[in-house]
Amino acid sequence: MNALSELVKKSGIILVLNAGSSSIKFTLFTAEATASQPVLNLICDGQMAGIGHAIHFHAVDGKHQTLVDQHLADGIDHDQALDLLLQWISQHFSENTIVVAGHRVVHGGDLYTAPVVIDDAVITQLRRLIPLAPLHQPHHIAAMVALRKLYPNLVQIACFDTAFHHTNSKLVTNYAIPRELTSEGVRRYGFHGLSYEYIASVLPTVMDGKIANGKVIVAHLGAGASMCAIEQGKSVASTMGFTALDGLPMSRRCGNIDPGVVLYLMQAKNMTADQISHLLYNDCGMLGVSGVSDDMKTLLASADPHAKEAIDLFVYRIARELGSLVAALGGVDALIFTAGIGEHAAPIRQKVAALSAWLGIEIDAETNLAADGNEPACLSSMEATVATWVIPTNEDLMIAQHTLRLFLSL
Ligand SMILES: Nc1ncnc2c1ncn2[C@@H]1O[C@H](COP(=O)(O)OP(=O)(O)O)[C@@H](O)[C@H]1O
Ligand SMILES: CC(=O)OP(=O)(O)O
Ligand SMILES: [Mg+2]
Repeated sequence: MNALSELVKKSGIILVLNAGSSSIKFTLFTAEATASQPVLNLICDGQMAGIGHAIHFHAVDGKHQTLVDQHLADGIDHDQALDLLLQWISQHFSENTIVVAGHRVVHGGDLYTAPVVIDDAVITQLRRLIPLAPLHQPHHIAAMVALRKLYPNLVQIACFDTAFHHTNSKLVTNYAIPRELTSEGVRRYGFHGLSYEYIASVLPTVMDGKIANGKVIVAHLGAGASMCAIEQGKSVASTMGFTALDGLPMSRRCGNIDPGVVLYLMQAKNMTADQISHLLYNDCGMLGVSGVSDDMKTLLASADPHAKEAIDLFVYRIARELGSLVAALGGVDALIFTAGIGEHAAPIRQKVAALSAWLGIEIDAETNLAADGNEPACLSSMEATVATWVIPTNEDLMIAQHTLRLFLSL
């Protein structure tokens, strides 16, 4: 019996984990064998949010019916949260067995340009990258280690945010620094690659093939935010660099900043590396500028002028980066909005379009307001020369597909 039929027979679960600084997002899929290729069925989608404070454990099934909606006791840490989650999965899905786990891993460095099976050597390499992704990498590794403790024989697979950008040319990834630093890996990598890869994979199914294969710019606007220039389905350039601090200002991250600011913080303010890291990753972005919130929905509803200033800065930087990515592509056929803000915040899409009218971008105000981000929608007006769309992303499905493909090839 081959691996797929065994997986189907056992009603095997593919567990997808996206462990972040304050949440563990998870999805469960089963696989169905068809004549052409295996089909993945989502059976559960949930998260443990608010880790470190009061955890909210929420999950729905494939038909969006609530399976659990529970506030857990204070003080539960990441490992305990994962233990509770796995216990819940084994109780709730007692007919199924977890046969493989796929992890989102933010930084793959120079080593990983495709998904890999996680072993001791991989974990050692991923640990080396912790300073380059302090908000994400420690939690990914903690989840891998905890899962191994519970299921020593479970195959675990790492899928990287950086991998999709390995098609970027040297011209794009190089910084103007001494060659020795470049050769030790100090270069632009780019992130949110699983999201961009998913969007690239669905483009031909939602829009005209010529546009889908043309020059496309995707704005992934979530708590972390970046933009990517894609041509013929491949990443050409993106706004993030060596780390996920670069590019757009984010919910709590500063985005692009003059390195002279970091020197100033060290030399004039006597701040340590840890203090600066904390400042740039946690106290900047929308939260730092607004002093109100890191959450775009809250900022849009706020009457505080500093909230408006933060939103204006976010939109202005998106429009500036859009111009830069158009230059990288030598033109633009389509602009796609995705992730939490891109999918749901119509006013942000409208403001970005208004600043980008010079490119031939124009969206229909009513269509934009009506688009709820739950399915792809074309927003451009009749006069627009660039197609503007909102397309919901699905990083977890991408991880499940990679995980299943690699698992079946073992
Ligand atoms: N209806 C909405 N209007 C405005 N912003 C929204 C809306 N829904 C979600 N968001 C924003 O999306 C952001 C979270 O995006 P998401 O992609 O879920 O983040 P993460 O990177 O944690 O996955 C938050 O700033 C949130 O306020
Ligand atoms: C890479 C990154 O910024 O990820 P997230 O949006 O999940 O914070
Ligand atoms: Mg995200």
